[in-house]
Amino acid sequence: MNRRADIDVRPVTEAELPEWTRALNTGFLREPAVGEAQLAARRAQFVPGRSLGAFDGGRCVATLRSFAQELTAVGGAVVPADAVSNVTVTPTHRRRGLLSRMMAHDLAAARERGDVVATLIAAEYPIYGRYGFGPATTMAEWTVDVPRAGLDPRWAGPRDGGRIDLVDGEEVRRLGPGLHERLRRAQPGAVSRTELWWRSATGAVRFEPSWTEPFHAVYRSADGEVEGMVSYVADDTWNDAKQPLNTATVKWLIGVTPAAERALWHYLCSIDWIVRVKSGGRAPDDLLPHFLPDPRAARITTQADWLWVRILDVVRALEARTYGGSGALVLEVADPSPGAGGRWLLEASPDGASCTPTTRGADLVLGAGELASLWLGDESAVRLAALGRVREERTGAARTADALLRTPRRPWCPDMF
Ligand SMILES: CC(=O)SCCNC(=O)CCNC(=O)[C@H](O)C(C)(C)COP(=O)(O)OP(=O)(O)OC[C@H]1O[C@@H](n2cnc3c(N)ncnc32)[C@H](O)[C@@H]1OP(=O)(O)O
Repeated sequence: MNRRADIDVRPVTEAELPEWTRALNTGFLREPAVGEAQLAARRAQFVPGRSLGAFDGGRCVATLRSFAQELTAVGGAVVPADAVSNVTVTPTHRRRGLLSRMMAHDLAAARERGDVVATLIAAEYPIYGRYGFGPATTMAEWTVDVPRAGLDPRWAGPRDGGRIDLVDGEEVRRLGPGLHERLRRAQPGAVSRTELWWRSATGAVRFEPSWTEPFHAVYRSADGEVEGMVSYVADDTWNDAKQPLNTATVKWLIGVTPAAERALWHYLCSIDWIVRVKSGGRAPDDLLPHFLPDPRAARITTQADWLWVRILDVVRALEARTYGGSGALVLEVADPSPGAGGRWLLEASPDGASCTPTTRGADLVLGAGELASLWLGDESAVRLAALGRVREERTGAARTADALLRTPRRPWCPDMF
């Protein structure tokens, strides 16, 4: 076995991208060979210093890439985030501390830059808690049994004066970014999308060798405003009696008004041959089931933690968000590495908040991961106290925390990155 000192962990150069991408494919159990289109996509994405590799001799055996992102806090302010992605360690080099070394490198650079949080979507739950990340949003995917939904089979388009049009990828790239800006500014847990995201979603760049062009539909309100968009694919399944049993699978759906969401879900459920609609990842309190006369026709078929957050700057993170009530709370945060650790006085009201280091006695004792889970409002301090993951030093402090931190609607991160 190679000793730790033999393996070099460092940022890769653009010239090393073919070798780095081969290692990435290997770690994700994809065909290792790197095609021209995939390499071009990786080149378009490359930012010097932000793609790390571990090298055993000339061979890349681990990868991690991070990029600049904005994350929407409760209340709509955005904070700069270090988005961590493309984490792999080749099976021959696992459990020798390579991920820990890459993560330490990346998080130190993020703190240095002044990022407020780091974010990621975890492949597996047990990996990232040790680095101070906590699950901060949940995703739910519904499967709609269309014939059971109770929708009017004669539906011929929105009945609110709006309209739905199919558009091509170029139109998505033209209309999508502005629409998404509206969504993410209003949606705690949402993250910014790069121009490359839109090119990839429409096939103009190809990160994967296989790509199927989706259908794209746009909803415009009665006054012509673009308020929603959906991208979906359909399969081709028929039964022995030659009846269509097709499934429409949503890749992403944005609605900035309930009317837009309603119209797009009804549209998907109205497509001839489609008997099943898979919603893609939605917020766990999404309105979808209640757009159907029979909400039980929409069943949650996948539910899991989604966006993980690591707080790098407690003061800026807690001061960036808004609070539902007024109160003060002393949080004692234990952090395995530099970032969120310390004792912090949060004084919050609906008009604003301040967070300062303090020597006052703690109300709640918690880890960095628990703070991250509470910060976006999805988790409850009362629940974490029941699990023994938050300790109350003052009776009732967990309830106070929930009254301040929790939100009427749950946070949601629409994106995979
Ligand atoms: C944001 C994203 O990109 S998510 C994608 C993550 N990548 C994958 O899932 C691809 C397949 N898996 C892998 O490539 C690797 O197993 C990785 C990246 C998950 C872990 O890499 P390694 O180099 O083996 O991790 P490393 O040796 O640094 O482990 C550090 C600690 O985490 C633990 N750990 C690492 N991976 C896992 C896991 N999947 N499940 C449970 N514990 C884990 C290790 O046991 C070790 O624990 P210890 O400190 O108590 O000894």
